[in-house]
Amino acid sequence: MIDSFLIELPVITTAPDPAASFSSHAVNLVNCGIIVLDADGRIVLWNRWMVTRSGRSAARVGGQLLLDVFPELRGSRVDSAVLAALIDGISTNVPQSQSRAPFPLREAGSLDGERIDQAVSITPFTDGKARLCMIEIRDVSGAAGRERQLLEHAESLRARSYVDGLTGIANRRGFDVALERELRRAQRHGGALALLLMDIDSFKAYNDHFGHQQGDRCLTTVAQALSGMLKRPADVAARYGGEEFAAILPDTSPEQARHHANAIRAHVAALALAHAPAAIREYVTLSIGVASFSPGGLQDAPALIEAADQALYAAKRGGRDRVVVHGAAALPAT
Ligand SMILES: Nc1nc2c(ncn2[C@@H]2O[C@H](COP(=O)(O)OP(=O)(O)OP(=O)(O)O)[C@@H](O)[C@H]2O)c(=O)[nH]1
Repeated sequence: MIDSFLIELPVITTAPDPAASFSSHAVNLVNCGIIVLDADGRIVLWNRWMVTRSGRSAARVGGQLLLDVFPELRGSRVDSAVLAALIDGISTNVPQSQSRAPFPLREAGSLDGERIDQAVSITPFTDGKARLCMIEIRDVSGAAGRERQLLEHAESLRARSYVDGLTGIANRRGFDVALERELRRAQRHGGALALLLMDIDSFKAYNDHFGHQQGDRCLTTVAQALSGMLKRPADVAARYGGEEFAAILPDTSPEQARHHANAIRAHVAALALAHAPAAIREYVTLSIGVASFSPGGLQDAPALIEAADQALYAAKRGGRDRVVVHGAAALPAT
């Protein structure tokens, strides 16, 4: 073992010269952890930073194998980097992004708090014939915390940018992304997919009669009712724009889609939301157009949307409060 065993202040060193004493002070003052290992992986230097963050004194760890002091390091990236340094003389950086907190170190003075985030460098060096290796540990908790906050913020912005601010269901952007995703899945697996476009009947009359704010409340109630009718995890309810809604129903045949659409229409009617006198019914109703993906027919999003839109307009022309399936006869309201 190397005989110059430098530890936390007061520094113990075999070298009585002032230069060595200054170096020892500097090693203890530096704002990062410094551990020096001898060729066998035993600790020969453990600075004060390490003492305050690990709760272990230099006297306790001096001469011990690093892996006995920190058994959890066995097989870790730090362990391999130490071997690479001591055997092959290779330096390694282990950034926080690769191994967040390899050493069980906590903020100075808090021995049961969260581990600090660490960036670790391992550098081999020689002292005479002996090969040693220095491990430097930096506390990067501040930077890592800021990075996490930024990521969370970006994630919440991204999530919000797919949600309609008024109704809380997916917005048009969320709809576009979901439709492309589900279409690709249906194309890959040869599965079924149905698209429903829905429009509140005579909504201009509703707004004119009850006012815009009440109109907004009506939109939210209908959106929540629609969303509540879609039970499968992959189903998507979206506000397509204005008073128009959409539903994407993966793994749903045209016949099942017609059935679902009628159930949604009946459910919204059953809410019995009072409508304006100028509307066709005393309560709020929906017209719904349905179109289905098929490998030999409607294959992409624009074709599917256009077909559902045509069916929706057929439902409007047919008298409203009804479902029309693209390519099939209109069903009157029941
Ligand atoms: N309150 C409210 N109204 C909206 C919103 N977006 C669109 N609208 C209203 O929805 C109404 C849609 O009217 P039209 O497109 O003429 O259709 P309609 O009166 O529903 O008639 P049909 O669709 O033919 O049954 C317009 O008066 C829009 O102002 C919104 O976010 N809030």
